[in-house]
Amino acid sequence: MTKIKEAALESELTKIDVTEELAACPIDFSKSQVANPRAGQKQKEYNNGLSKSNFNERKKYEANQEPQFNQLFTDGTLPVKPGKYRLIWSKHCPWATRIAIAIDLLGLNTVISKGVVDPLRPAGVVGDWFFTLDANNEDPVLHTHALSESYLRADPTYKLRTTVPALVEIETGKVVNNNYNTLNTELALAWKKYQSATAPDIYPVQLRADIDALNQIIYTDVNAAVNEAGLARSQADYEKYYERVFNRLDWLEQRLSKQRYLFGKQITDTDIRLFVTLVRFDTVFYQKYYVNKKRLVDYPNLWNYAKDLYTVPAFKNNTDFDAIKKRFYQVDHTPVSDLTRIIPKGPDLSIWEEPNDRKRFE
Ligand SMILES: N[C@@H](CCC(=O)N[C@@H](CS)C(=O)NCC(=O)O)C(=O)O
Repeated sequence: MTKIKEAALESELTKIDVTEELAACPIDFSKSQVANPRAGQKQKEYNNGLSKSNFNERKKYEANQEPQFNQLFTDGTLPVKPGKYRLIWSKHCPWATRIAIAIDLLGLNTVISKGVVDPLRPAGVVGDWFFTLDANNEDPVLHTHALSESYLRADPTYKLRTTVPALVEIETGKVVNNNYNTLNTELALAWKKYQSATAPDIYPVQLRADIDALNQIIYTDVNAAVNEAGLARSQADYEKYYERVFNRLDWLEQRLSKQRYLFGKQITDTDIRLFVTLVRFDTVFYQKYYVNKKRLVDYPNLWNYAKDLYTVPAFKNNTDFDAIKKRFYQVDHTPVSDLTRIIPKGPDLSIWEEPNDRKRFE
């Protein structure tokens, strides 16, 4: 594109009213300090910066944040009690989807409920999530409108972003744990008594050290690396993460040529962690983050493995391609793909229904 055309397109884009994130939202969030605890001048500056594609600022704000709430079941701090907790998650978010999948896979959905925030939020609001998919814009169990209400109940001085996943104690409405990295093992270990008879052991004792090690590798080279590629500000940085992702996918392709799941015949937490990135790969990361050396469907073993997992209701029912597309194409703009807000028609998602060949390892 010529410089003049680029400039014209850029100026056209600044005219687009991007407030359409929640077109019909009846709540006036701008006046609600609870709904938007960080409202104010700084927030406005941040959003103005965003509309001018100020991605350095954005990256600084959205940099991976250490989870602030880490109460555990395994050390006895949190009581393991049916009906006491609610997982708040967003269907677009790979980190949150991990926990939603684990709850269903372990059959804990009868004892831990789930509430979903809208993947879109009003313009002018960052760092919070809202229950605008629910009747009266209110979570039917917590009776809150914004996730920040639960963060502020847990810590009235809380000033960071509110993030999903967040496990909330229903009675007090307080977030007790928002650690996407440890919640699954907490559910696997401390909630055994309430798991279904057919629940897999996703963190078996003899594999724990290996699972921890592979989880770390998958985090660094896959889960986080796709984001790093999409948010890179320099060609060299982008290429570094691009290479890292595909080197690791090549390695995983080999591993999955010999066994059905990452650790053999049984699904573990590591499969959940890999799946949440793979299921977004061709739809989002390949196209939107330019992690596009190969598509997932170009890896015979990884592709069949992902489809195999997708046949399991816990994986399929917690995959919402519409929510994923909405968030990533309408809101989460990246340096590599910030010129258009069009949602692509492809890739063809019906292929997820096609048979897979993994039964040969049974
Ligand atoms: N780094 C997060 C991991 C979870 C996360 O990044 N969640 C995203 C959604 S995918 C989020 O809630 N971001 C808050 C925001 O975008 O304002 C954490 O500290 O727990």
